[in-house]
Amino acid sequence: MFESGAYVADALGDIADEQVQPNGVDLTLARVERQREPGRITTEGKTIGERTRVATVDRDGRDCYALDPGYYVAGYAETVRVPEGHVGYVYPRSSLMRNSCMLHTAVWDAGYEGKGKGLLEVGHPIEIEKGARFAQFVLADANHEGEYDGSYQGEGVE
Ligand SMILES: O=c1ccn([C@H]2C[C@H](O)[C@@H](COP(=O)(O)OP(=O)(O)OP(=O)(O)O)O2)c(=O)[nH]1
Repeated sequence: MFESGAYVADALGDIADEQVQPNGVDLTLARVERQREPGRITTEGKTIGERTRVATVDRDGRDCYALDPGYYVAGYAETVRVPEGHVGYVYPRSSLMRNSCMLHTAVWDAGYEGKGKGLLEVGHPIEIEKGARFAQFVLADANHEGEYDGSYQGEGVE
């Protein structure tokens, strides 16, 4: 069963009313990066290739990312917490998808806490304001053994 948006907002904390949706919480765009060197995944570990931050441009006084088609690593502004007994998923905001763009995501493990990342695929040029809602986080009940304790635990959290 998926939890309600109000439950997800409580789990995350510090969420504005406009971000709370019936079934989840909208996440906002903090930063956009482009990968500039290869990464590596082996049987023993992984390295993530270096990335360069994409600069924002001013559009009528708004700080926007003006993105050409391609793949970008997007950082969420919110600190996500996945409570015990749950698993998290992120979906694109449908307006992103309706603008020929997509957000590709992985599994958010029970016990994870941090400012995570998503792969933003831009199929047609788009402008997204820094801080705009572009994704939705949902929580589902889940059995699990242990909790997340990997290399991304606590990422981006001061
Ligand atoms: O789209 C996603 C999905 C997950 N995460 C976060 C939450 C998740 O708990 C953590 C680690 O994900 P995963 O276990 O898939 O990473 P890994 O590549 O297996 O790394 P590790 O070996 O450190 O677990 O990254 C994201 O930032 N973005």
